Amino acid sequence: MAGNPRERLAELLGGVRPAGAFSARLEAPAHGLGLEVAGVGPVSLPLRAPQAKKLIAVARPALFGRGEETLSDTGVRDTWQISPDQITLAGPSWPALLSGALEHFRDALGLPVTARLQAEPHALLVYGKGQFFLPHQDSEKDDAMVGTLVLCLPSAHTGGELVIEHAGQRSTYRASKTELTLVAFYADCRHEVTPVRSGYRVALTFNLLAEPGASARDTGPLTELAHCLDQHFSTPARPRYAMRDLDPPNRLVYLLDHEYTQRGLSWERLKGADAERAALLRAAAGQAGCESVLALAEVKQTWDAYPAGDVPWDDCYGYDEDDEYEGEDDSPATDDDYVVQDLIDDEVTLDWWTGPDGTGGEPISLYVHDYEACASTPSADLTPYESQYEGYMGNYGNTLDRWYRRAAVVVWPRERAFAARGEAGSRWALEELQGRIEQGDLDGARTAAESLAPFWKHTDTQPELLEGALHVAEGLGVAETAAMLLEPFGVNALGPQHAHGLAAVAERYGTVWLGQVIGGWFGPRYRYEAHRYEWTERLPDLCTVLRSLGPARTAAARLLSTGAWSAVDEDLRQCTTTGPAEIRRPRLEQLGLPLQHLLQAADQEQRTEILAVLRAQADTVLECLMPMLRRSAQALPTDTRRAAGLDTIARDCTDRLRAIVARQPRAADDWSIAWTGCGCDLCATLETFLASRSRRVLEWPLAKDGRRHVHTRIDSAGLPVLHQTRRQGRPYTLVLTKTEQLFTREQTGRRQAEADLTWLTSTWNTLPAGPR
Ligand SMILES: O=C(O)CCC(=O)C(=O)O
Ligand SMILES: [Fe+2]
Repeated sequence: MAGNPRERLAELLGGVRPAGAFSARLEAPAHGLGLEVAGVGPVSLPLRAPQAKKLIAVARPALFGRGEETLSDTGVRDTWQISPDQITLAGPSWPALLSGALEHFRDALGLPVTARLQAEPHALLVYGKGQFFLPHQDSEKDDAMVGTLVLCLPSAHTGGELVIEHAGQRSTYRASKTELTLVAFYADCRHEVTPVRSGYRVALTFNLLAEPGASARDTGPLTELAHCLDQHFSTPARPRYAMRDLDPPNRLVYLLDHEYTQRGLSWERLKGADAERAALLRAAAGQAGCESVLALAEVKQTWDAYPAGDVPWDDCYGYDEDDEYEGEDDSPATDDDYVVQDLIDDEVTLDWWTGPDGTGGEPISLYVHDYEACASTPSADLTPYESQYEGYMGNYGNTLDRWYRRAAVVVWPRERAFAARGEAGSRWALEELQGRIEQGDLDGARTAAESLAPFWKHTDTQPELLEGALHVAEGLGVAETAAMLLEPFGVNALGPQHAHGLAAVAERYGTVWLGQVIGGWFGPRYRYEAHRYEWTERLPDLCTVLRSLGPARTAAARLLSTGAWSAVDEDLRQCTTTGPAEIRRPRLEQLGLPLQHLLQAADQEQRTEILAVLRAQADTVLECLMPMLRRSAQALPTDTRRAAGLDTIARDCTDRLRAIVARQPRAADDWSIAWTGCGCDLCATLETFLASRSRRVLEWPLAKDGRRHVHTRIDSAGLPVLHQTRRQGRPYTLVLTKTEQLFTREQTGRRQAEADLTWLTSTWNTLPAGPR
């Protein structure tokens, strides 16, 4: 038997039988029940109007529970109620009828055969013409309560249908006029009684209990499962490789066996064994005071493996003759071609889950810890949708990675629902906070928001949530919590639609606070972002709207454009000084677009500053500026170009190009190369050789480390120097030879400069250089 509650739960669910329904119906003969009501006497069935009236005479208007309160509101519920102490259920065949019915419902609802259900009388309800009960969910008055049983007495009426809903599915039950009609349903189902149009509807209601206090063998898995959940959520978590325990987990993720699409994922469309396992876990969750949703999981397992036919560690003994036959079979490798040994790593992530009511869904991003996950079927018994073998180049030696898609039931204690959802970067969490703020429950919203603090900054937030997050941050009114809420977002998420949100938080918490938030968005994470400049396309519009909103917002625009500029500036400095042209050119060309967006977004003062920095850069900056000018000449109207300072850049480039064209061409016998090294002795020798007008070749006896240093220096500067090692003598000799490229590069550069100049003067109509 499994050791921890999580594994025990998976084991229990693994043994379950085929699926049950969420509600079920049964008819029984009217003479099966002998009913007596205090003040009325024996009730004869089928029931007739005079007796219904007598029942009403001893009844009182029914109440209903809302939270802690019990209310009377005929807008919600309009029916007469007789309490259980006024009722006697008797008759010779009643006990057998009831126990037979309970067995029937146990099976029909998919409860285990070992479960023993009990029906505890709750009320006798009489619905006259026009009376009804709006959709609601019964409060679970008892820990053992799993559902409700309704017994309708035979009585002629129209309307008064019992409609039961579960995960988007509904069943409608009409009572028989002549027989007893019994309907049972799970406690988490919403249900209603539609208005009675004629006659009387009389129903006895019972709480359905899975017998409390009985051992697991007697009650079947439901109580045992609920017990496992209780334990799971109250026992400190123990990660697989950790030394120390953590707080009890906030969730349990039970992996199902099948794959589903986002749209196909719903409680009532689960396949095969998934259906009953999920229903059972859901019922147990309800019993344990937990909520459950369905999710889509991606599982990645890494196995220690070696190719079939290989003896592991074969390579220690060198190659044997068989190796010659390798590669002759060129059919693609399949999973069967490997011998799988130990499981090294098992990662589960969730990327979608259904709404709290079981319908709809939302994208999420949640890493599931090993101490939160379990399954009745190990992933290894399923078919991976992809596998990949990696030889000993991989992280762990020879490994086989396998990927699986599985659905999952995710369970969390009701009182921790907010954090459990929030950790997945759920829109729902933000909406919940917004809802509390709007209802005036500011304290509740603050407490809930603060409960996100331990993990929120690590959540993988969807950019679409930023607007809502800004809204909530503003509403909370606590600077620190508001900053925490905005932290996981980044500038990449920003667009003009955020101007008002940014303006509102700037107004509420001040510019210094906003500076810190935006500073964080430009932090180390931003530096390694793959498409870090895409968002700058939206920056000009965002800044325009911000500035139109007032001075505090102008500061916000400033913060954004300053952050963007410092990133672009850093990249420009690095790229313009990169030696090898084939690396430098494409990078500089790519920086042109963000630079243009930035110039469009900047205010006058900042633009002047940027132009000055560009002017001070090496001539290689032309490789960024010329493509930018060429593109913007096509893409932007004249006014926009002028306003963004592109005319000035065009003029600056003209100056630069003229200077290049005017330079004396290199003399045919001038082999000098200007270069400075790192200051070490080797670099000093190299520098002297490079600077010499006449020397083309240097033969340099040099040990390995020294050679390596010189190779690297020459390559990283992209110098027109051939560097080869002559492997003779000790140490070997490094032979450096200046190449013709020294001349051809200059010629190409000059021709390019001439062409650029011609284009600029014809297209941009640039004025001759003069005072600016
Ligand atoms: O009248 C019925 O059939 C159901 C009544 C009910 O839903 C309740 O008492 O909670
Ligand atoms: Fe109810």
